[in-house]
Amino acid sequence: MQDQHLKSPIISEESNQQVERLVKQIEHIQHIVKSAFWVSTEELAILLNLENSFIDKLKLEVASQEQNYSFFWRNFECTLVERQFAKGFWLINERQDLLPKTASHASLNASQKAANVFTVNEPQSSSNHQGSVLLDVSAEEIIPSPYALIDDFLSPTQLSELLRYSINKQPEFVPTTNSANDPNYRRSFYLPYFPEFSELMINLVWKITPQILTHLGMSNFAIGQIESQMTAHNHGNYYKIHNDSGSPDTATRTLTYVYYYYREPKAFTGGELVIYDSKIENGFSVAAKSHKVIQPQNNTIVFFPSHCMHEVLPVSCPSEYFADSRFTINGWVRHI
Ligand SMILES: O=C(O)CCC(=O)C(=O)O
Ligand SMILES: [Fe+2]
Repeated sequence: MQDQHLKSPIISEESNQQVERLVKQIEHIQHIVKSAFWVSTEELAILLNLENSFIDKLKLEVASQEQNYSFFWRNFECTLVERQFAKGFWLINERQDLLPKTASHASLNASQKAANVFTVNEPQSSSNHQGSVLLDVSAEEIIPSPYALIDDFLSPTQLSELLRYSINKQPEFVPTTNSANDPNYRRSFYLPYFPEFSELMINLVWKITPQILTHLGMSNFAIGQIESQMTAHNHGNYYKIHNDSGSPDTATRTLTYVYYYYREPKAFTGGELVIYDSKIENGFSVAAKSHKVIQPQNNTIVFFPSHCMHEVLPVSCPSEYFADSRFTINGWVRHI
């Protein structure tokens, strides 16, 4: 009996350190969970100490454009919530199936707040439905899409020369295509090569971009390239809902611009640009019902973040004359 005493289990120094490391790692992860901060694939790999083969699998998921990808790591769920700047961003939550409902709800709200990076003072809201839509979805948080409008963008001489040039180039306009490869997704015509005016527009956009980014509440970035195309929308033309940065070759598009011009008196109706707000659904940023409607005003340019969902409503142009089209020079400011 005397000899009987409880021996403390032998824990090696190494296992002790291993557990300490794990506790530290959990603390770091919980900190990120609480802040609802999005982490990149590389940061996630460091945080969870992932193996190279698994990191490669995650990178493939990011490149695949498939929606709704998530995986579990112990008690945590990691969800791919955004693809920006050709990178994947992940949101870490505690596993909902292991938590009381209130806790998971709280972390979802926090994540929605973190996603609110593009919420800014808008120049004006022309949405007539926004109030009632917001009431409909009171449980969700809407992330407003910012935009910036500038009137009288070109001088009257530049505008009339541009209009004459565009009308003369009618034989070189070709039907547009789109990455969805659905012929019914987009109907319009475009002119890919118009050096006389693309250079002018790109220079103007280049100069004004820093101011626009400030106005939109977007972070400044190093400009890699500015693209431009000339488009014409005539009778029955439209462009259904899309964003401009959703595929690997467009992922670096950050700021979209659209400059509108047409022959006066205006011979078409419709062709409004609708920019949808966003909301987080199952951890993904998707189009909300609320939106702003931008009228394609002559000699006006609009800017908005390229990731925002938008569409061009059908144009009615009874004359069907090419010269009466809704013309644009539009394009994208890409980051490096
Ligand atoms: O013409 C417009 O108003 C927008 C065009 C557009 O969304 C695009 O070309 O990606
Ligand atoms: Fe677009």
